[in-house]
Amino acid sequence: MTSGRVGSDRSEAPLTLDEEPPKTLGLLDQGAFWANLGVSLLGFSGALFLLDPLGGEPLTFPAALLAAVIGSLIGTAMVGVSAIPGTQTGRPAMVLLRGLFGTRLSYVPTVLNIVQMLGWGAFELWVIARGAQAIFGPGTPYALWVVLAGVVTIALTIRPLGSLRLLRRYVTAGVIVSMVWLSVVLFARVPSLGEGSWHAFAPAVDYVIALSVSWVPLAADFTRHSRSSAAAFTGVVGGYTIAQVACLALGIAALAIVGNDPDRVWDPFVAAPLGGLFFGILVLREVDQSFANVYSTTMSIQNLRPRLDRRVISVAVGVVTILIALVADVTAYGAFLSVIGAVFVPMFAVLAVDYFVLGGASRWNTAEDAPARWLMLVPWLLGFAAYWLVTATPTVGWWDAIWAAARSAIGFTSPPWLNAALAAFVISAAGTLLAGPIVRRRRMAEAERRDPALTGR
Ligand SMILES: O=c1cc[nH]c(=O)[nH]1
Repeated sequence: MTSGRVGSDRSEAPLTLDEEPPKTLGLLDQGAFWANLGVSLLGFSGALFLLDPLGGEPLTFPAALLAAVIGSLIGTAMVGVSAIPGTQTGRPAMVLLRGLFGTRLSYVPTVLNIVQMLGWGAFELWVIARGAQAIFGPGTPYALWVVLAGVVTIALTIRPLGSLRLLRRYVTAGVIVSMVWLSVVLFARVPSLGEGSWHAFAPAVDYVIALSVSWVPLAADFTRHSRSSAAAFTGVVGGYTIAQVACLALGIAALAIVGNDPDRVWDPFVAAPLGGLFFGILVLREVDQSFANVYSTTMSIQNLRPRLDRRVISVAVGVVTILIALVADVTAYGAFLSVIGAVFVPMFAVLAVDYFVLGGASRWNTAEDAPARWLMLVPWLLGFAAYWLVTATPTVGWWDAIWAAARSAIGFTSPPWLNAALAAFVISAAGTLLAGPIVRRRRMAEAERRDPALTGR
């Protein structure tokens, strides 16, 4: 692996890409971080899509729970696999793409990732502000909560590894106690969880996969500091799965209490005994998500500007994120965020196959002069197309019309159980495997060009 970096003995994340990242995060650090990401205020209302993904055909509670477990395991396995190269190379997610595509080509997904992470960050500040207003009432202005949450987010990004340790030591225990308390109180109030069927089981699994894979593009930014690949993978899959299943189950209980009205899903939390306190802990905890998004935007920008101090970038990104949350309609951004997986899921499938199967682990060049690898665009684009052929999520008219025409041109009807992200992942992975012989031939030719003595062997 070529990277051309200098060593560093810092215990915090390095300020520039030139320094080696410290490998200080163990299983508990990763597990606690990913568990915190798995509990989300958005997940409580999102539980409705798990419970009734087709609208009008709700699952039984055991069916929904099993769908949550299976979907989380599949989705987080993808996140975990995409995270391991980060641990092994010490490179952030977008810098890894230099190894896959070459440095110049990696700038395209990097810019897209910056746009989506800014969107996610603003979305999270919006959710935190709304959650705070649910507790303290509308008297305290939305803007004040956004700015407060944004300032805390920026502070966390200045010492990211310290923030992860803080999460593990203090926040995780508070989140566990809050979740247990709120579960006990809410499940005791639930009118009935017995009705429903298993009919919409597959689409429910799909929804949970989609929830999990949105973390694929940032996983390596954090697992690059892992002590081992096993700690990274197990922390991602174990921590996130347990927390997401608990979060979705609690969301189902809260929804049952308010007649499945997602706009009132937080009411039972706040109304519970000590609800303000425990729901407040969950709202405060949500800054781990805005932190992850702002920090990942920073790491992506460093792929473009490797020697720019990450603290300066984080402050600038944090301020922009606050401004977006203040002036933009972040809920409209939500539609874009729900489909950006079309870009990143197939890309990380190509990355995983090239890295683990085709020998990328030993030969990837992630330095600033890494040459372009145009061939790798082909399986990525195939997966991208597969995503749009399969997805039923409406976007903008002209774009949806293109894919409707493509579907009818090839006579394809997407079965309702098929998940777009999963289809994109599988097609891109298979396409990369098929490209394997060409990759190997090119590698041999390159080796022979460098050392003609190999030709005679
Ligand atoms: O805040 C979030 C939520 C899901 N996925 C992200 O990347 N960020």
